[in-house]
Amino acid sequence: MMNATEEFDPAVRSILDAAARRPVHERRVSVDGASLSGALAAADADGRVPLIAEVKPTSPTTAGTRTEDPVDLARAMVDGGAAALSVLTEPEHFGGSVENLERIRAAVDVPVLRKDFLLEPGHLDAVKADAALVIARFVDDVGEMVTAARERGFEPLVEVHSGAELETALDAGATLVGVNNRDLASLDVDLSTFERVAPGAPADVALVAESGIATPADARRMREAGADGLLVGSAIMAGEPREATEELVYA
Ligand SMILES: O=C(O)c1ccccc1NCC(=O)[C@H](O)[C@H](O)COP(=O)(O)O
Repeated sequence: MMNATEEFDPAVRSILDAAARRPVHERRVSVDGASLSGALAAADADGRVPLIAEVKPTSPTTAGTRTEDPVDLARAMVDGGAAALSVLTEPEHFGGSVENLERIRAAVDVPVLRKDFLLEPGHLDAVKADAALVIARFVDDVGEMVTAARERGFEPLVEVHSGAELETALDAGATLVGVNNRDLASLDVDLSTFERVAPGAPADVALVAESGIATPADARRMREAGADGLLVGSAIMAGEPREATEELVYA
């Protein structure tokens, strides 16, 4: 799906260049991953907004870096009612690491999504997680990545930004799809992206609204548009993670 001629924001170009330099691991990981989609459905069933809270120490669109122990941040998010966690493992632009993910996954009892820019199957083998992000825009063969993730025991969350990418994700057999409100070419955020793309998904596909969700009103808006789950980073990392998570979980 990657279009070599597409113009990207310089930060995204730099992220992709760094991702292409990552080692491809020789040894395949194997994990008995917990179900991310199951955790979202369980939270919904017990009256919580199904929230994937993201441990994102910094990002190209964030001023400053959170320097606390990421395990403390993660525990606060779970205490605030998060159904699952997303943990950045990208080191150069997001302050993440595979060690952060390993430590967080060992410390919490909710599924953990590995959030990174994984371009080929061998990139999946850096660390065990419950779920792995596959960004349709950035990989050459979405179907290959979906299969490779499942072979290792990860539930793939396939991220799209347009109706065409949603079609690609569905053709690849994705059953958990994230619609990113952030355009990764320009970094512009627009919540109407989810509202535009979501109606193209069949009812048996779980949809996650990603990025730009900052207030309880935003959370309700995405849920009304059909989101089975919300993925929130900046709004939680900007303040007290427990309180910020609670505010969205009980929106
Ligand atoms: O978050 C960024 O600044 C960013 C910059 C360049 C590429 C990707 C980026 N974010 C990836 C994400 O999808 C978000 O971390 C995630 O959806 C949470 O978004 P938000 O709640 O807006 O932090």
